[in-house]
Amino acid sequence: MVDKKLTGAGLRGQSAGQTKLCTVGKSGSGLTYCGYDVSDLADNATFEEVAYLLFNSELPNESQLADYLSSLKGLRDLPQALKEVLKLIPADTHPMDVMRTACSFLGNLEPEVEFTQQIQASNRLLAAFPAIMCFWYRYSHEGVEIDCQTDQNSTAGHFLKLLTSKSPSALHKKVMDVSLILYAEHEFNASTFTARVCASTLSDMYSCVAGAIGSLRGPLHGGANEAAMDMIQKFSSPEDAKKQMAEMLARKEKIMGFGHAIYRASDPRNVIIKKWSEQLSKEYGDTSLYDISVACEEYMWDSKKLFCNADFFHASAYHFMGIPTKLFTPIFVCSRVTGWAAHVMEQRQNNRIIRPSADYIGSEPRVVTPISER
Ligand SMILES: CC(=O)SCCNC(=O)CCNC(=O)[C@H](O)C(C)(C)COP(=O)(O)OP(=O)(O)OC[C@H]1O[C@@H](n2cnc3c(N)ncnc32)[C@H](O)[C@@H]1OP(=O)(O)O
Ligand SMILES: O=C([O-])CC(=O)C(=O)O
Repeated sequence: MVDKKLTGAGLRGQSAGQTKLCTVGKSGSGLTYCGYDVSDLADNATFEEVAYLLFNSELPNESQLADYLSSLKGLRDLPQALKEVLKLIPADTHPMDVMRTACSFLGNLEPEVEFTQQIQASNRLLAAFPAIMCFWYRYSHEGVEIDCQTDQNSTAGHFLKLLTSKSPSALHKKVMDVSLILYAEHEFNASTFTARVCASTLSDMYSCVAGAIGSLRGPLHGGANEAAMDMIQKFSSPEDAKKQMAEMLARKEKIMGFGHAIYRASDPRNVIIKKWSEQLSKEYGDTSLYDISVACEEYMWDSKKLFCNADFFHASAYHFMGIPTKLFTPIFVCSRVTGWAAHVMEQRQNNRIIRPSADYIGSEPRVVTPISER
């Protein structure tokens, strides 16, 4: 078998362009958005401030934030035609396919005709995704046709209220807000790179985001938070987790929520969401899933020197907030749309079509044998 590390598989370690938006693992483990450390943003900013930062390169002042919040609120409702499409999508559809379809259909109804509309299209998607996800989920699973507007100012509160029709607690709103900040941007990860490749052909914002959703869907990327949840729910205790993980590793299975393409020692988002997961587990009144998650973390580090990435403790945190597992990866979309859109805009500022080369390893030149002689 060809050694993937020697053949440059996955473009690992190669620069594929420049960005002002983000650094990942620059000093081994750090993560910054436009120069701000992600932990600083998680402690001292809101998701909408981060979205504004990614779209405008600077954090908003109070009046800019108030205007931004109010404009996002005005963009939350869904066109009736999109609601009708969502009502047609079966309950057993993968929710990421719902997000991809809805993104594409919104692009049919409200196309980005000129690049001057790029901020408008980005904010529209950002404001509409929580309603897209919840409208489809609640209609197909509960038979309820929800109102896509809520009284919540934040995206976090808006999503949580759409999901249950109840006003979320301050703790749940805070954790969801932090989660959206942690997932917002991550340099040239697979889905963002997909968006940039699409943007480099001078395609429209909706096509770039729809493509990115398709890339995020896979379990090696955003789909890992859902896969991690499915895994930890199968473990009955910390001891059982260690036993089953040893068996999985012996079968050479990938353990979802562990490892990273860029970070080598830790993912800086993990310590933040882990802390919130612990707090939520106490509020939930049963810490066993958190304890199992900690046992997984210890086992993977001790046995393979593999650490939790952003997805692992998101699984238990979302679970403690009562969020259905199948919505875990779509929540990632609601956040990462900010990073995708910011990268599309950056790509357009200094564009050249992205078109690498391949090393040919196929057959030598040959001629077609007539079909009757093959
Ligand atoms: C928000 C996000 O998208 S974060 C990523 C979410 N994805 C996951 O959690 C899926 C599980 N993790 C993985 O599959 C990988 O770690 C990836 C895709 C994230 C990174 O892949 P790579 O860059 O190829 O990993 P890397 O080169 O560090 O792998 C080194 C070795 O560790 C192994 N390894 C890496 N992660 C894992 C894992 N989670 N479980 C078991 N083994 C692993 C690899 O198989 C490889 O072994 P090998 O040398 O025998 O082939
Ligand atoms: O950077 C990556 O390869 C994956 C990741 O953590 C992210 O997109 O958040």
